[in-house]
Amino acid sequence: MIRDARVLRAGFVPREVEHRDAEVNHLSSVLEPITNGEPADTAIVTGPSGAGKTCISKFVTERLREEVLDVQTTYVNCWRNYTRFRTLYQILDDLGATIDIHRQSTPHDELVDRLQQHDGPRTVVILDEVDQLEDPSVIYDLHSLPQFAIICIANKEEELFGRVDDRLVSRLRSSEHVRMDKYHDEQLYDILSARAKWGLDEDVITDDQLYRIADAAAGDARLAIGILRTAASKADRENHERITDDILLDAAEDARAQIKQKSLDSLTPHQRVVYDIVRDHGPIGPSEIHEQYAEEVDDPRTKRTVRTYLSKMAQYNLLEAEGTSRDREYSLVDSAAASPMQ
Ligand SMILES: Nc1ncnc2c1ncn2[C@@H]1O[C@H](COP(=O)(O)OP(=O)(O)OP(=O)(O)O)[C@@H](O)[C@H]1O
Repeated sequence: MIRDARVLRAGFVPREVEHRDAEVNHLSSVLEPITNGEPADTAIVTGPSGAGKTCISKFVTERLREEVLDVQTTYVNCWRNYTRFRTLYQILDDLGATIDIHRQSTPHDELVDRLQQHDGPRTVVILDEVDQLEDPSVIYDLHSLPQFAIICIANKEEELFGRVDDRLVSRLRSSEHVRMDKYHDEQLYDILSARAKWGLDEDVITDDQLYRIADAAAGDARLAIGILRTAASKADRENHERITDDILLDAAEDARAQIKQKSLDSLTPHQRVVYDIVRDHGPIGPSEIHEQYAEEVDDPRTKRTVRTYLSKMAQYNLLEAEGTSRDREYSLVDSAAASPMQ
């Protein structure tokens, strides 16, 4: 049943991407100067979860590496590496320059110095989930080093700009901006169909079933591929020759639950405190959330930062917001209300 499980995994970058030619070309043109050994502008890539931001960024940098010998690329998930130290360390580690750096005692400036002294090939740094950095000055650190080109990935531009200081905002505003929207059902169908072709044996799933997955995923390619993967692995486990409609019905719910658990596991300790407050007391407004949060943690972040936590959790379908910005309240997402598989 499963021909190649890799193509059904969430982080897989396909040889061909579907329906994002304009975005691929735009991002490639921003990085183009690198092919001549010149510095490239910073690129900002935004869009909702599952719009293909990470996939397109990795696809473009991979292609660049195929075309040019003297280019290196590195990828940092800033949600996982949310401090300035961890992000800088991760980049240096990828460049093989972390020998003798002590995690406890090495100052930031020394890490930046190391990056500055890096005399390897020009390097494209993908900063994914960049709006999750506790201290966004790391963008500034990199921005000032011409041998590094940066791709900043975030859900929303405002969230990124709202947290960085004025000098960086003005630089980022003049950066190239690649915007991505949710996929339409037809586009999701094409993405799914390509994955099914490479990942599954023939006739394991029908076109009609693929359309139903696309419909249930509501524009989110991560969820769509997650449903396909969950359904295929269950059918395989249970020794079916094809994916049955019954399996498909359960797969949507299971895939949503898996993605939700992954997002919950990604929360930083402070974000988790905020999530638990909403879980226990929602619907609840941001001011009240901040009050309770400030009582529960030792070094509370600002109200603005907590608002970005709430917005991020809403983007990832962990929380939902109701009301206008003045009377907004947050509560947990009611999973049962998500668009069901028909
Ligand atoms: N245009 C596309 N063609 C083929 N596969 C795609 C395309 N867009 C997205 N995908 C696939 O969909 C999945 C989700 O995409 P991706 O991780 O890039 O989304 P994202 O916008 O970065 O989401 P998030 O903000 O949640 O990280 C990945 O498996 C990716 O390979």
